Amino acid sequence: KRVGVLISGSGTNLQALIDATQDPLQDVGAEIVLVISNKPRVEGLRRAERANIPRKVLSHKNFNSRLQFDMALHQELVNAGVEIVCLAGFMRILTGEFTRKWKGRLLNVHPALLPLFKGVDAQKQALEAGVRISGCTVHFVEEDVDAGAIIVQESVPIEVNDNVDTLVERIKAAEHKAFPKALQLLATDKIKLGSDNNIIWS
Ligand SMILES: Nc1nc2ccc(CNc3ccc(C(=O)NCCCC(=O)O)cc3)cc2c(=O)[nH]1
Ligand SMILES: N[C@@H]1O[C@H](COP(=O)(O)O)[C@@H](O)[C@H]1O
Repeated sequence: KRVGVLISGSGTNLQALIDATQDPLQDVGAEIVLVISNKPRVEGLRRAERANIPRKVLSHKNFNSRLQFDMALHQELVNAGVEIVCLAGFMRILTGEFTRKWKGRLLNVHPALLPLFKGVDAQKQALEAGVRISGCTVHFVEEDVDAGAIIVQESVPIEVNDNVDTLVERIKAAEHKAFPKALQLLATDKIKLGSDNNIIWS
C-alpha cells in the first residue's frame, strides 16, 4: 500500500515508519511515497530527504481557511496515489471534510492510553494525574479529536522521578513500535474500520 505521512516537527515516528517499511526483514506491506509538513525546515523533512522520499511543505498560513488547506492537502495525497495517511506528530486539527474522505485509511499516534488524556499535553496530564502506567495509542482518525477507533496500544511505567521530558522519551520508544505495527495491520488487511467505528479483524 502507498502511504503518505503528515508531520509538523522532529519526525521520530516518521523515522520509525521509514525504518520499518524499508526493512527487508519486516513485511509491513507499505511504502512511504510522500511526506508533507505544515511547517518548513523541520527535522522530519531532512529524515525524508535522507530516505529519498518525496516531500513537500504545505503551510496553513498560505490558505484562507482550514478547509482550503485541508483540500490542498487532500489533492497532494491523491495526486501521489496515497492509499493510507499517517499523522506522525502532525499538529493541525483536520476538518470533518478531510477525515470523512480518508475514513478507515487515516491513522494517528497519541502519547497516552486513550480515552485518557486527550489533547496536546497528554504526558503532562498523566504526570499530574499521578497514574503509574501510561503509554501510546494508534487509532483511526475521526472528526472528534483523539476519539477514533483504537488499533494498537503500548503501555509504559511512570517512574517516581519522571518529568515531562523523561516520560515523552519513554512513550516515544513505545510509539516507534506501535505505529509500524498498526500500519502493518491496516496495510496487510488484517484489520479494517467497521461501520459503527468498531475494528473488524479478518
Ligand atoms: N479531526 C481530527 N484531526 C486531528 C488532527 C491531528 C491529530 C493529532 N493529534 C492532535 C491532537 C490535538 C491537537 C490540538 O488541539 N492542537 C492545537 C490546535 C491546533 C490547530 O489549531 O489546528 C493537535 C493534534 C488528531 C486529529 C483527530 O483525532 N481528529
Ligand atoms: N502526536 C505526538 O507528537 C509527537 C511527535 O513526535 P515526532 O514523531 O515528531 O518525533 C509524538 O509524541 C506523538 O505521540
